[in-house]
Amino acid sequence: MNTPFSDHQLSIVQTGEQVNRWEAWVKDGILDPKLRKPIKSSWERCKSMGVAFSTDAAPIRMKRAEVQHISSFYREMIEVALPIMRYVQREHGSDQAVVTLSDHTGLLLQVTVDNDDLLKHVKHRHFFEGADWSESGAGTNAVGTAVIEKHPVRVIGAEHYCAGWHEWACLAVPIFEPLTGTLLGVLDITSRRQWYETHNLPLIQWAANRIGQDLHKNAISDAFFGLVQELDKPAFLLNRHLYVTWANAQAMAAGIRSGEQLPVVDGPPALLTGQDHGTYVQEFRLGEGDVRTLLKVIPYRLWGLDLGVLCLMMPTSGGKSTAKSSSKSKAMSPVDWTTHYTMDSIIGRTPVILEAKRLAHKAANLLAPVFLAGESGTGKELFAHAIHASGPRRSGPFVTVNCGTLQRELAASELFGYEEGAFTGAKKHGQRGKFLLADKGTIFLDEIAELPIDCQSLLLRVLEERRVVPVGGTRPIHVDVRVITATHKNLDQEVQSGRFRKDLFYRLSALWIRLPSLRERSEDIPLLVDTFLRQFAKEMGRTSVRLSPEAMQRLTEHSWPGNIRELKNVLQRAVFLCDGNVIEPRHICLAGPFENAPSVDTAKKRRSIHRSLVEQALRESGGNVTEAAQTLGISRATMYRKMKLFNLI
Ligand SMILES: Nc1ncnc2c1ncn2[C@@H]1O[C@H](COP(=O)(O)OP(=O)(O)OP(=O)(O)O)[C@@H](O)[C@H]1O
Repeated sequence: MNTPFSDHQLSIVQTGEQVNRWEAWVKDGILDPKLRKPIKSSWERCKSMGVAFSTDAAPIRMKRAEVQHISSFYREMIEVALPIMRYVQREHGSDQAVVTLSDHTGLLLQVTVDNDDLLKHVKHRHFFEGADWSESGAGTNAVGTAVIEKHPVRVIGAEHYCAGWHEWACLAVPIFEPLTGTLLGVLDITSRRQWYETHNLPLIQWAANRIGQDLHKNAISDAFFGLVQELDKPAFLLNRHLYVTWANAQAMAAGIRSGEQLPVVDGPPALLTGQDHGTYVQEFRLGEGDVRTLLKVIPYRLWGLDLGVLCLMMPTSGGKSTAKSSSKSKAMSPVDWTTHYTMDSIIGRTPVILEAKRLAHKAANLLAPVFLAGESGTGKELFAHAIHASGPRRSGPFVTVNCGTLQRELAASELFGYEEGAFTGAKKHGQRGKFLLADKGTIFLDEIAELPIDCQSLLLRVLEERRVVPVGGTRPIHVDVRVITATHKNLDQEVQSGRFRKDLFYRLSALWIRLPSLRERSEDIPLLVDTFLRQFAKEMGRTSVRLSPEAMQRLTEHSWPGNIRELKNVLQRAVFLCDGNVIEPRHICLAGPFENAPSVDTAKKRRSIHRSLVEQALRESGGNVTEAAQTLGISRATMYRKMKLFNLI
């Protein structure tokens, strides 16, 4: 098999030989020909960068808190990666490994570790968020070297350039954006040198791919999908090599094929030369003949990286349009203007949720804007529906807008509408914006922190004057709308950093309600479980399903970063997996539906490697537990736990 390590003799872990090679390099500058190629090249690079051999702690590039707040890319990446990292940790089956995520430069963004002993040791080496594990910061190491090599890298013991990491072994796999192959970050597993055999390349490779794909999926759906649905046009995404990587139903009906290269008729299309927003005439071959069409091009630019272009096919005036007319988009359907939930839909008996409910009841009868703050999945949208449904406007429309999916250029026209001819591609008679659609009812502006800054001043004016002026128009139109906003972000901080207008913040947050996380109200878990289980059992045609006490314990011990949404998903899957009436811990998948996960066989194999390592250490120490624990670099208590686990005592 052609693995990235095919040139690597695993017996290289013979430390003596490794150390000799390292010393020859350090003292005499001699590169042993037996050194693996990536290590050799990396040592040469480190030398030219002047990295010190004696380094024993990586430089700190950023404070821990800064890392999580620095950019939305990091936040999104961490949110996507964290459950996958936890899954890797569990599948790895030992508490002797640290799993890390770093960005495309080797800056550590997230570290997961289950063992306090180990945590203490890695912290000592600055193996924590904000530390710089690039080659220039920490010499040859799997993270930094994978950033350069752009393929999986394993570094064991004295293959590390700096003496400080000679006790350690690490395996890192790059995370790529799947459309363009752009390097987004690196996933790594690190443990003491003795445990290197437990590092499972297929598992880490699967996890890194999964992170890349999930990031891509989120980006597509968040940045484009909502917009494209609402525009009701054929739309497709092209990578830099003209391959169609995604197409909506209208585009497919017009002959665009996902996965195929766009058959351009006349030379390189303007859309690849012009990376800016714009509308270009483009000719390409679709079905029976050549088609000339207007393409509106929006760069696919995420996290500061240029990844490709989104193309919207516009009807040409007078000429043949390739766009097939389709029914009104789902978002415009009146069905979506009604509320789906009431106050009774809000489940919970703990004081924190009862207080939030009490405030929501009070706010329902007032006209002032309501601001809902809370982590993702805590029920902000549910509360918004319930506030509308309990107030005097309940028979009026309820219109939801996710500000995170608004395209900056189109945000104002989406919210406030536009007049005929306001911009190229505008509908003949203009369009009413969401505010006018919500007249006499409620508008729910979700993810308000994402509202483009230039739209914030327009919104402030609408709130103050209760009138909207559509884009391209001059005549103000009176609107009578109740505004509810929500965000999972710290809006205070957004104001301080200048991303959100202070005056708008004050205007929106007169009646603010904080929704508690599920962690703060874990006593509600049994009640929520009971309700959701009944719901899912009914949906899946089952009589009754309940949780075993052990399964319930797993749920109450979990920290629920995804809050109630996560709990619902976990229970839905548990009902699906469980064939009988009792859900056991094995039916509870807290890491999510990672169906491509490595098989049980792999887990068994790793367990047997662990067992043999423990046995070997005990044999070599003549049964001396303290000595065996030292050899493995673990504490005596951990050693006893492992001996018990493997029936060795
Ligand atoms: N108190 C609750 N009782 C019953 N169901 C709830 C409760 N809170 C949330 N849910 C359910 O959890 C899921 C997530 O809720 P919702 O979409 O309202 O969260 P959110 O805070 O708006 O999330 P996000 O910030 O990610 O948009 C929904 O299915 C909702 O019905």
